Amino acid sequence: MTDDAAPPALEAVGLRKTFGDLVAVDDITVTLARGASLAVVGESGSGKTTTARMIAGLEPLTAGTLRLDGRVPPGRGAKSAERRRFARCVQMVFQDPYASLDRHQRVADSIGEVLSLHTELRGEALRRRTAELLDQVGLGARQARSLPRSLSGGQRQRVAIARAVAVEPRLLILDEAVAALDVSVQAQIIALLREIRERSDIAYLFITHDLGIVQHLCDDIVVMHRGRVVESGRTLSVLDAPRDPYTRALLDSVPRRGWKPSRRLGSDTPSTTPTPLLDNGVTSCPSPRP
Ligand SMILES: Nc1ncnc2c1ncn2[C@@H]1O[C@H](COP(=O)(O)OP(=O)(O)OP(=O)(O)O)[C@@H](O)[C@H]1O
Repeated sequence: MTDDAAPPALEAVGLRKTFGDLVAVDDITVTLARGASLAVVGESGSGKTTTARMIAGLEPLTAGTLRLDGRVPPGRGAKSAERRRFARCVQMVFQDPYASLDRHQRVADSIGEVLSLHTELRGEALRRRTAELLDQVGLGARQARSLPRSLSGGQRQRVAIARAVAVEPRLLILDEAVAALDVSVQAQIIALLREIRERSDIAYLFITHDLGIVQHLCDDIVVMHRGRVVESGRTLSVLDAPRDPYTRALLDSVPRRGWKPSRRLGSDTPSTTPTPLLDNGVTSCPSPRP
């Protein structure tokens, strides 16, 4: 369910990040409507994670502006209540959930902690909501009592997703969130993410180097190369008929039936940078189709 009058989940304009002389991200402009889903793809070092970290407030911007749910993120000197409010807008799930979960905290306590930080729920209501969230991600009472070390990689990622979804964010950033999982577990997590999207209006920013999985989750796609967007559009159109040579090379490197690794991506891969989808240079993700 989306509200057309509502502000976009994300408006990022001219994002730039430099590390010394290195330009890691250069002039990225992205708009994501509520409930939209955008894949950000590109080879290692193309600037995907840096872009995601800037949007999540984990990395200061060198230049550019950000709005999440219509609001400018709080600055460095902001009060903790203001920072918490912002944290409710955007949540991030990483490749290695083990690193982001407290290994001494049982799963239910880990979800309960997030709920008590960001909501008014306490006592029995908090326990009920915790069980509900775990149930939504396919985990039961046994896993609720477990420590992260006794869960599988897929189960740990489910806990990380439950923690992120617990605060009902406007934007969920998934940074290589299924990259470390077996193919069958990847498929289960992607199915879970689709389910969550269908019953909420959380927008997804799905960061991946794997072009083989984006069509299962994302309506739109941007392709990054050396910190810039080189191509963007509806996922199926871009995958079907890529216009940029770099996107074509990236697609050629995806293993599929009959695939031969005849082309390797290299720094000499040509690119017509940038080729935005819209005339105004904005990569815009509309609301999902009803
Ligand atoms: N904290 C940092 N200090 C210096 N350079 C950095 C820092 N973080 C990222 N970089 C550099 O910025 C560039 C973009 O890195 P980034 O991690 O955003 O790429 P990526 O596309 O996410 O790659 P990967 O898929 O390997 O994570 C790289 O050249 C990287 O070495």
